[in-house]
Amino acid sequence: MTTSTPSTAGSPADRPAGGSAVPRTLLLLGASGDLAARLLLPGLGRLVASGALPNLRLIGSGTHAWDDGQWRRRVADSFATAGADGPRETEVVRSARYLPADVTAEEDLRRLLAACHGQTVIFFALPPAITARAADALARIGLPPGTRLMLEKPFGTDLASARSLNDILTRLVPEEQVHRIDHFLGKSTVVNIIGLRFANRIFEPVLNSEHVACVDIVFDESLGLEGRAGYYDSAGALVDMVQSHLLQVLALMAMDAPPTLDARDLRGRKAQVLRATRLWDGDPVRWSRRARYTAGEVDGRRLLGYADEAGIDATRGTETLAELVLAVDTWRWAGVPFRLRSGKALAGRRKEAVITFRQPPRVPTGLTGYEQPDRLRIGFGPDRLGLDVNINGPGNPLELDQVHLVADFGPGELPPYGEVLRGAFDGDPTLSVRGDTAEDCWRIVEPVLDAWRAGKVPLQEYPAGSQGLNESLLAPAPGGVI
Ligand SMILES: NC(=O)C1=CN([C@@H]2O[C@H](COP(=O)(O)OP(=O)(O)OC[C@H]3O[C@@H](n4cnc5c(N)ncnc54)[C@H](OP(=O)(O)O)[C@@H]3O)[C@@H](O)[C@H]2O)C=CC1
Ligand SMILES: O=C1O[C@H](COP(=O)(O)O)[C@@H](O)[C@H](O)[C@H]1O
Repeated sequence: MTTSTPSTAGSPADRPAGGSAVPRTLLLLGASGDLAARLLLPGLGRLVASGALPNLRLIGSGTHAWDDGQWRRRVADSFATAGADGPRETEVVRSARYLPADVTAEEDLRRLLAACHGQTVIFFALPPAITARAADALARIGLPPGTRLMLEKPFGTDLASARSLNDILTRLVPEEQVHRIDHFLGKSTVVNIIGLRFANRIFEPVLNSEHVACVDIVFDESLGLEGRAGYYDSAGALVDMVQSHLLQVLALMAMDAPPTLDARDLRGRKAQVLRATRLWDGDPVRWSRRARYTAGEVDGRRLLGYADEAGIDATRGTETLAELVLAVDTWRWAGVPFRLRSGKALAGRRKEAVITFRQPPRVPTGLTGYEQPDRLRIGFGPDRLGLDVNINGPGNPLELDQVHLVADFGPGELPPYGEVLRGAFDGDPTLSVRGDTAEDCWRIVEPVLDAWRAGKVPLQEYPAGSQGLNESLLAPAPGGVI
């Protein structure tokens, strides 16, 4: 996202008198993981291709006993998936190094830090419990001044651990050097929602409890576990997707207009709305659901049942689909349910936020056929605006029909990880999650996690490749509002 903060990465001010750019290092912890290969390195490749990171040294680290050659091939392959194979990217691949390390061990961390030069950014692409232990070890040995930290979601493993991680980080570097990453904030969705809501007078006046019946934020994926047992089995869909990404989308959908798009204003607005968010009726048993997939076929691929995947401890009862209903206790949204749902191994790839409007106060007698409420849809892939609206039908004008108006949003300049990496190298935290907000997101979901752990909400099942659970928690909606 381009913010009002000017970019300095690769700018003339960044170059010493001789003309060559200052050295910078990206130290990638968790280099052998799924995130690194599938999303992070392709995003980095595109950022490098844009010319924003001259003189970059990429150091990968993980417990795998790879050598530099294996790492370079991994980087080149990932860059290639994003079409990043020009001379700048080739130079980064050529100079890339791989250092095997246990990032929870002080000695290993010292060795990694000694290999970094210039402006250093450390990316923790690790399971959250390992990130906490690595941060703790770093706090004991200290960091070179100016080091910036990028920490993946989930931030901690619960509210208490998020607080303690924030405390450790405070001892490590100033808050403005901490980038809590939620790559959904690097999607063009952020600017799309802000532009749609605040750059015209059409929608914003009706986005409140007087006109809106409910809001759905849904992110259904066809992907299954994809070999990520080590991380996913201790996270599950609620922590992996809802506690982080979908709450960020909720904040953007429900916040008041920020005066500017700079970090202080935007993050302040989001923080305000999340502070006012809580579970509907405070009742996790009624307003949450969980399920996991059994064997099936998705997009022609045969998937094992989640519980039978390698590395999964079926007795943990980890869910691959989570759904819950939240209330946003503000003047604007009081009484409007926000339903959040995300699931894996599903047939339908529904990825959208949908605002469902109340019925008109009265449809004039003589007009017939009002069946569906009006809806505003914001798609997150494809990035698309949709408006389902009741108007006179094409035949008999007294018979109503719902038309579906669609407009495509522009694609972002960079993929999400390119955007969030740019933010960290620029020292611009606009797209990162503030420390207090990270804690609030845990506070919101914790009653649900507690109820699930106590076995108060049954773990249901759905076949991979199906639509998931039938119906929705909002059918009928709380208070019968739809
Ligand atoms: N995958 C995705 O689509 C996304 C993931 N994320 C986040 O990224 C993080 C990592 O997820 P993901 O990549 O999927 O998980 P993986 O399980 O695929 O990878 C975890 C990585 O952590 C490394 N690791 C674990 N323990 C240590 C240790 N003690 N010392 C050094 N390295 C260690 C592993 O190295 P080794 O294998 O060598 O042991 C591996 O490279 C999670 O927080 C997740 O939420 C965020 C957005 C998207
Ligand atoms: O953070 C995560 O996000 C991905 C989905 O993000 P996308 O940008 O690839 O659509 C999800 O698959 C993964 O489980 C989760 O950790």
